[in-house]
This record gives sequence, structure tokens and C-alpha cells, in this order.
Amino acid sequence: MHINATNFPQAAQQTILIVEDEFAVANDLRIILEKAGYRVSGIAFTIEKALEINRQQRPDLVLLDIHLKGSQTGIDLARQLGKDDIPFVYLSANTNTSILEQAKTTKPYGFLVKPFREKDVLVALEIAHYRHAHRIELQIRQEQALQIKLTDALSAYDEWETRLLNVARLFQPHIPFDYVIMGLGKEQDPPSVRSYSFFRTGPEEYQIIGVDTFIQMTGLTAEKFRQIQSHYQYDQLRTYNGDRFESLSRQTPIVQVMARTFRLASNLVLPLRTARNGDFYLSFFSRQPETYRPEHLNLLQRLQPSLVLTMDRLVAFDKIEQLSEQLRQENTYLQEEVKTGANFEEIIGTSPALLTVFKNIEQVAPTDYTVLIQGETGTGKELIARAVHNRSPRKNKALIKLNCAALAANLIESELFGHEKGSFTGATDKRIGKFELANGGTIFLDEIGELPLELQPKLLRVLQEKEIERVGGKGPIAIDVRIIAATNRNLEQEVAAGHFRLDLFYRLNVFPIALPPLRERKEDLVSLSGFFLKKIAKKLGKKLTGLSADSLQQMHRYDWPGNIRELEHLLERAAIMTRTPEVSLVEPLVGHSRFSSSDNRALPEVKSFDQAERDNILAALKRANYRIRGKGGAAELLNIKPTTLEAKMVRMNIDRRR
Ligand SMILES: Nc1ncnc2c1ncn2[C@@H]1O[C@H](COP(=O)(O)OP(=O)(O)OP(=O)(O)O)[C@@H](O)[C@H]1O
Repeated sequence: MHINATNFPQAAQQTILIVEDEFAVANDLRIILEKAGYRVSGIAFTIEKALEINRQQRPDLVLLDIHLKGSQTGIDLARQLGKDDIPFVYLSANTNTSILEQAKTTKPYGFLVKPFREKDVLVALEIAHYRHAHRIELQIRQEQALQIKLTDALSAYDEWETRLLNVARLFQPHIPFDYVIMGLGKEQDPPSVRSYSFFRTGPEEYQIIGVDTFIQMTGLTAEKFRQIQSHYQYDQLRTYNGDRFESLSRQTPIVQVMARTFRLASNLVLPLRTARNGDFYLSFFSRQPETYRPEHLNLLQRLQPSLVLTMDRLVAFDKIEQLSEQLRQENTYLQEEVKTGANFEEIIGTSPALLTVFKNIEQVAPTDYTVLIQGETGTGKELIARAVHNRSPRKNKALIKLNCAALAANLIESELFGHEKGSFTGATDKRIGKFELANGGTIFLDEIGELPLELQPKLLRVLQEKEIERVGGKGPIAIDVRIIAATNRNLEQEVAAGHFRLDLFYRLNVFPIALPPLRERKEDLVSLSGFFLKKIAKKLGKKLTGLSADSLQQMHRYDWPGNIRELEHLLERAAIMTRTPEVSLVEPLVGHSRFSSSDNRALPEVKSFDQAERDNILAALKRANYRIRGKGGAAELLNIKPTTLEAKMVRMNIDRRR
């Protein structure tokens, strides 16, 4: 095709400035342009010269070489041209990616790669002219497309991390950055949304910087990180270039640490304050000191309302999702509780020892203090825990019970703190742990003395930080849970023996309640027996009026090592056997009086505590024909819960099927 002014009708009115320090190239260009009907306002070898020519006559377009002699490059001139709204097309030979990236941010109207053909030049000018004439319309269309893509990326059915990484990718051509942080603000709610940051390692590659990686890279301690992170301000849409960035970094330790670690030199913050669901923000950082310009601010200002709406909606969905998951699991848990019949709360007794306990409950229930209930097995520790919960402001939320002795060693952590899908073999679904389930309510840690040593620091962390971390999770989740712990062991002795951490003991022992054994409140025997007989009569469908005088006398002489649970089981056995409404004990209660003997001549053999416990379990298993649960099972004979017995057997390596 022969090219002249007729093929490019707009050429006749156009004035072009050529900024090029290679004379031969500049001259070729001049010839091409003039032949096509353009007017060349001048050829400049330097930026200064170009500015001077422009002052005399404003060109319609500038052809601009990126590499120029002198300290300034074509990119510097491009910034000025952008401000003056003069369109320009870059001329470049082979250019490295970093220069090209920078050039792109100046929003050129085209690129011409040297060496170029005449036709390439004229077509590039034609397109530049068209784009400049329709730039507002084009800009609106591009922004709309970006807005739609951002909303799609944020709403995708993916993890937050993936969604936000895609958002970062979408922003890159418009808001250049080397490092970006995206996250929910200080009132972090719901816990599934957190801060995410991405470090650019290549044109399309990003490294995800999680909290752990960040801590590792910066050399901060977790504690210090938390502390300085909480001071980060992001409530204004602002750019920090050059000196302003340096002063920001001096005033804000977290920015200083990031700047040092990732060699950052400028920052642009976009706060996204949602009406209902906390504050979100995007913070872009660049290694160039003057990256962020008014046009970036303007673009973000225009995108801000739609991003705020999207975030508000998504976070609300997340909250609903989380609440319904909690409700679902709470429901399953409560159904199981109802089935096991452990849901009633009637504490029988008027003995002074028990009245002191009642006073303790009244005192501590309305507070949020951690309660430690200590008492022998079967004394009613769980009942007391329920009573504290039911009299507390948390009574309408769940009381979640966790038997620390009955946890399978490899699943304890996931049971307590939950896990993310795929975090270990067999974790096919996300699961909420007991702590999260108890959020807003109370968690009852039964048999706390049995908690394995290696798990104790984790529990301590929950108590101190009031946050948990799911197995395979992305970060801590804030929780609001009241703790009630119970044990039949002497925890101080356990601490002395090195089985229990002292710091955890102090953290739990905030408000101790000592539950007296039955032998110290025998005055309650009559009312307790009456209560249990009524319950048993209903269960068995038998008429039972009370206990025989002889049985009551025996019961008063007895020491009740298994306490109230033992009493309940004893009465149940007697009630099953009885043929009359008046119940008599099946076997006489003798030989268990551990503390009444003063016969020093025939002292019994003394075994270590562990050996005695083992022998006792073996004896019970043998007598129960190796049956653990149910009537006459080993657990009942030992007066402990079957789950506790099973856990003890695993720990002591006792085979359940002899
Ligand atoms: N004061 C009481 N009034 C009525 N029932 C009671 C009382 N104390 C305990 N019980 C009953 O005795 C049984 C054992 O109580 P619980 O399970 O609370 O004991 P525990 O101290 O938690 O035992 P363990 O140490 O074995 O866990 C339960 O069935 C409980 O309802």
C-alpha cells in the first residue's frame, strides 16, 4: 500500500514531536511522518530540549525513546506528558522487563519496537489518535471491566487466600506493586478472614507471605509482630512516596520492618470501611520511591464503593456460614448429650460442706473467671460445672464438655481446636473444634489432670491469648470461651511430680472449688438415697418407698471411695433385686472402710499408686468378664466413666480382650 496523507486523514492537522537521541532514527521518522502529511514540531535529543519545544508549541503527540542520554529517561518525560494530557508512543529497542513495567505505568498510547517499518509507525499513530480521542470512554469501559473482574474474583468459590491473590493479579496492571497486604482490620470478625500478603517474585509470580513466613523473614518474635501490627493505621486513602514514605516508615514500626525486609520505598493505602462487617484494607507497596500517582488514587477512589459493598456482603456470608456450622455442630453435640442423659442439673444435699460449695458457685458464676473444681471421683464435679454455667450470663449458649482422659492421642489437637480440610490424612472435611463450638459459652475440661504434657502449652496459649489455631489453619481465631476445669487428682502434687505444668496450673486455679467426698457429708446420705430411689423407680417402673434401717446404718458406717456415683450404682443394683417396696442392700457394705482401721499389727502391702491402679483395673476387668460398659461392667465396678477407663487402659497398655 502506498502511504500518504490521504490514507491517514487526521495526519494533516497533527503536530508530532520526536524525542530520540539517535539522529538516524529520528531523521527516518521525520521523513515518514512528513510524507504521511504530519507536521513535525521538532526533534529533541534530551528531555530539556523536548520540554522547551513543547513550551513553544504544544504537540498533538510525542514519539518518545525510552533510553535517552543524560540522567533522565523517556519515562520521566512521559510522566510530565501524562500530566499535560499529551498522548505519547514509546520507541524502544530491546528493553528489560523492569523498565517496561515502569513504562507501562505511565499509560502510553502505544509501543514501537526498533527497528520499525514505515507502516508500523503510521498505524501506531493512527491507533494512538483514536485512543486519545476516545480515552474517557475507553477508561470507563476498562474500569467497568476491572470492577466486574474484581467482584468475580472476590466472590469465587475459593479460599480467601486464592481469591485475594487473584485480586492482586488484577490490580497489578493498574496499581503496580511489589508487595501487597490485604486484610480485615482490628475487629477481626469473622475469624476466617485475616490479613494476607503477597510478594511479587516475577511478572506473574507471587509468593504468599503468611504470618509464620513473615515472622521468619523479618526476624521478629510472634509477640513483637502482634504488638507492632496492631498499630498499623489504614484509615485514609493515601499515597506515601519518597520522603513521605520514609517518615511513615520511621513512625510505623511494622512499615519499617516491611520496608527493610522487602526493600520497599512507596505505599498506597486503600481503606474499605464496611458498614456492618469491620474494616478491610488494601495496602500496595513498591520498590520505586515515586510509584503512586494521583491517577492511582483516583482509580481506587472510583472502585472503593463497589469493593466496600462486595466485602461487606462476603464477610456477612462468611459469618452466616460460620454460625450455621457452629449451630449444626452444637445441635449434634446437644443431641448426644440428651441421649447420654447428662443434661439435668439437680444437686441434692444440705450438709455444711455442700452449702459452702453452693456459696462458691453463686459468687463465681456471674463472672468470667476460670473455675477449677477439685474432688474425688464421683463427687459431682460435672454437676457443679453445669450449675456454674447455668447461673452465668452465658447460660443461653452451649456448655461443651470435653473429657481430657478420653481423647485419642493423635486426635486431641483436632478435637480441641478443629482442623481444615486435608490438613492430615483422614481430614476429609473442615471440622470445628470444641473450643470454637463453645464460642460465646463455656467449655468444661473434665479430668484436666490427664491432659498430656505436650498439649498443655497449647491449652495455656488458648487461655492466655484467647485465640486458637485450627490444625492446618491459616492463622489464629479469636474465641470468647469461659473455662471450667475439673480433676480428681491433686494437681499440686502432679505439678511437683512434673506431670502438670505449673504455669497452666496457675492459669486454671483462678477460682478453685473443692468438692467434699461423700464420707465428709454423710448427713446428705438420706436425701441423696431418696432422690436416687425415686429416679430409679421411675426408670424400672417399680414402686420403691425407701431404704431399710439396717441398710442406712451400714451406709453411714461406710467410707464411699466411689462417692455419689458409687451410691447411685449400689442403689440401682439393690432396686433391681428387691421384691419389696422397701429396698435393702444386696451385699453387706464391709471391708471398704479405708480410714477406720487402727490395727497396726497386720498392715496391708503398700504398692505404688500406678501399680495399685493397674492391679485394680485388671481385677475389675476380670470380675466383669472383660466387659467395660453397662451394668456390672468394669467401669461401673471401678466407679469411673467407661471412656475414662478405656483411656487409662490404652495408657497402661492393658489389653481389652484377654
Ligand atoms: N449432689 C448431688 N446430687 C445429685 N446427684 C449427684 C450429686 N453429686 C453427684 N451426683 C451424681 O453422681 C454421678 C457422678 O457425678 P459426676 O459425674 O458429676 O462426678 P464427677 O466428680 O465428675 O466424677 P469423675 O471424677 O469420675 O468425672 C452423676 O450421675 C451425678 O448426677
